[in-house]
Amino acid sequence: MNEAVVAAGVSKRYGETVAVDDVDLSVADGEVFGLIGPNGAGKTTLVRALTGTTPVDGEITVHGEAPTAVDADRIGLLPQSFSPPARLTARELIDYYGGLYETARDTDEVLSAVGMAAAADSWYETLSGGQQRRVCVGIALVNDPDLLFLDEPTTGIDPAGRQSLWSLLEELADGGTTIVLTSHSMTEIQRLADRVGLLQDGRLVAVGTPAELIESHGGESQLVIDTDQAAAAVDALTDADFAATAGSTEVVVDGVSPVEIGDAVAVLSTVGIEYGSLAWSEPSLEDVYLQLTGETFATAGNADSTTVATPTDAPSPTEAEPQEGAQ
Ligand SMILES: Nc1ncnc2c1ncn2[C@@H]1O[C@H](COP(=O)(O)OP(=O)(O)OP(=O)(O)O)[C@@H](O)[C@H]1O
Repeated sequence: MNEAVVAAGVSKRYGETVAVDDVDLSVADGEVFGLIGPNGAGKTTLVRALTGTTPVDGEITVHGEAPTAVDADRIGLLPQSFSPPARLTARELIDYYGGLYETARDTDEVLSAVGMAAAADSWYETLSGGQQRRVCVGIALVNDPDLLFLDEPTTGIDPAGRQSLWSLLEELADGGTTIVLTSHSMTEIQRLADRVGLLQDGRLVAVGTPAELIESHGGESQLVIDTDQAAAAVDALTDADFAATAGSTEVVVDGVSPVEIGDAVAVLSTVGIEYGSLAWSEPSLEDVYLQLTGETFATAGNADSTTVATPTDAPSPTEAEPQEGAQ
């Protein structure tokens, strides 16, 4: 497969700050590549480097050429911050930016694709932040680029709007558009990206498919069982060869597959230990991110967890089944 983007030894300094540090990266034609990393990790700077909007050290080719030499018609770029003229309507803006290219998509089609058909005739400045972002996404798409760079495309867009934008990006990807996007939403990246690169302090510290990264760095699935008898529960589960550790009011059982959940709770029932809710979670990209960046947050590890059963007086624990798809 041809490479749409190749970066070799790319670095960018701002004075003493090393924003991007010796990054090697390639993105194949038709691939969706997600860039993740903490604030200040260098994502925007790398996107700017790849699009030729900031000079850098190292080598970058886009479709085999220097980024600055690539025909504008072939690249779409949604910068992280973009403020089009405020007293133009959404329709006028799409029309205007479309007119800057040799060929452009139909304005109404773009407005509808980004969910702005109904508010097409409102001034940009009167739109909500999320609606403004949708218009900006529309502007990035207007030249029907075969390589699309999106720097935090869904920031400020509501959940329904995000879902429809994800569907739109999936359609574009299915149609062969190469997409490089940055995001702080691991759900977004996990859903859209074929491969993910994690930047930290300017360095690309991990690259792989979401599944590969989760396999290597995501840790194990966990079953968390609420119980006031945590110590006794750990003893019983350990005797039954489960890897259990006690918290103050819960037991965490590592490495439990969905089909083993019933076995684990049956152990507790057998020895008469009462338990409350069960939550089973499988590792996600969020766990990879937290593991590799060393960051934490209050709900670490629970991002994709699913409560699977209620108190002891509810249906038999062995009937508890994990549910897929919780986000
Ligand atoms: N124009 C600039 N002048 C000076 N320093 C800059 C400039 N642009 C970025 N930096 C610095 O480079 C580093 C990387 O910034 P960058 O915006 O690329 O990070 P990011 O990963 O996109 O962050 P965020 O997630 O907050 O958008 C930061 O330390 C930032 O302060």
